[in-house]
Amino acid sequence: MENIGNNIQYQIYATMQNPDPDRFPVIHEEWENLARKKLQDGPFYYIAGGAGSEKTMRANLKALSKQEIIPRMLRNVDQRDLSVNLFGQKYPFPILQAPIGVQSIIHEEGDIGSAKASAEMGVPYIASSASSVPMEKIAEAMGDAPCWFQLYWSRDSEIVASFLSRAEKSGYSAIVVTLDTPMMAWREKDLKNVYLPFLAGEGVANYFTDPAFLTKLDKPPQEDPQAAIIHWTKIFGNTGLTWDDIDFLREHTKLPIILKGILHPEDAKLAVKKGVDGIIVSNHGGRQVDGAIGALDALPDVAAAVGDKATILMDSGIRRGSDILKAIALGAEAVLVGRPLMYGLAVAGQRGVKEVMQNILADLDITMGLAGQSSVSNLEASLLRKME
Ligand SMILES: Cc1cc2nc3c(=O)[nH]c(=O)nc-3n(C[C@H](O)[C@H](O)[C@H](O)COP(=O)(O)O)c2cc1C
Ligand SMILES: O=C(O)C(=O)c1ccccc1
Repeated sequence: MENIGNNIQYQIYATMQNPDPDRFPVIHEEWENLARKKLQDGPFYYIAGGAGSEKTMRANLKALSKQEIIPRMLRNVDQRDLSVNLFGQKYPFPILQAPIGVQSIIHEEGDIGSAKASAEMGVPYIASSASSVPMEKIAEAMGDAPCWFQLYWSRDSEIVASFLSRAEKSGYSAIVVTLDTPMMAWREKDLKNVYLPFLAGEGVANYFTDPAFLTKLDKPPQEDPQAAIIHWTKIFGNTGLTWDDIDFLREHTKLPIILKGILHPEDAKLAVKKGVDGIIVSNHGGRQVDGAIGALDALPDVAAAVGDKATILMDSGIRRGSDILKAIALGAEAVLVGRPLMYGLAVAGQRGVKEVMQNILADLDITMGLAGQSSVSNLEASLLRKME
């Protein structure tokens, strides 16, 4: 296999005599700046913002930058293997597209555009419960490419059961259950902008096409959208859940169950005790608890608590190849990428998402090689030193 890093790098430098003046950016911060120019305040800050003072968002970046790589030399890195095995399935790269709701506010191609970009790369796409088109449409657009479904656990358990059954029927191969968002956080920028996409009917497609949801309405959403949205606000989250409720999921799906939003090692132990298949160490990109631990800082203790009893994934703050290397060295099998791909979507739809994905993977490949590493499955914590 050709190494993706050298390929992409070569493709870029090959245009040296005649560079395209409209070419895409390479630098993460430039994608974000372009997205800022394209989007109104409301949508842009909905994506870019976090909870409260955004301390957690900064903690994510700080946790990553505190870890330093100590490269190894003379280890034959001609062939780099970036592939991973997750839940019995082999994937070419150690990244997944994080579940992101309301993508219609970002670009007209929305979820279908970003899903197809994932499909082109062989990167699993995690469709959000709050997608802008029904999950069946996303699965159809993905064809045979890998897709997982992210569940927001509704207060109405009939909707939960219905979502699980729809996901299974339409070909999703795993269920990601997000635990850190039983309600929307205190998000200062959204409150300042008075911007909440759902109230404008964005991100509710799965609900408005769900038989269990529709039976609770007096009139169909097309006839009385306002009433449907009000009902949605009542059933969306579930602050009453406890660990015992995990059994309900197991009874309603045969797919692997992955809990998203674990930070405390005691919760990781409870997850293992409940027999879940995987966990995602995540603080939701700093969008839920202000002043929470950086996700990478939470990873080593969670990994120690889980051992080999469940698959560990991680997200929150991944921007570049070296970030992925660090997360995997500290115990994750693979990482989810969120906002960088959404800035790609904002700027150029499907093509933008694919471009950002390719660049992050090229950077990872080259960083691996230069650090003396030829396989992501062999990355170890001894490759890192944590700054005081
Ligand atoms: C605009 C936006 C919408 C999101 N929607 C969801 C969602 O519907 N479900 C979910 O589990 N996580 C959601 N997340 C969180 C991401 O899945 C992921 O945890 C986070 O973006 C990772 O951090 P990063 O953006 O720093 O990569 C959302 C994040 C953003 C930025
Ligand atoms: O905005 C988010 O972070 C998020 O997780 C979400 C929650 C509900 C619907 C859409 C997105």
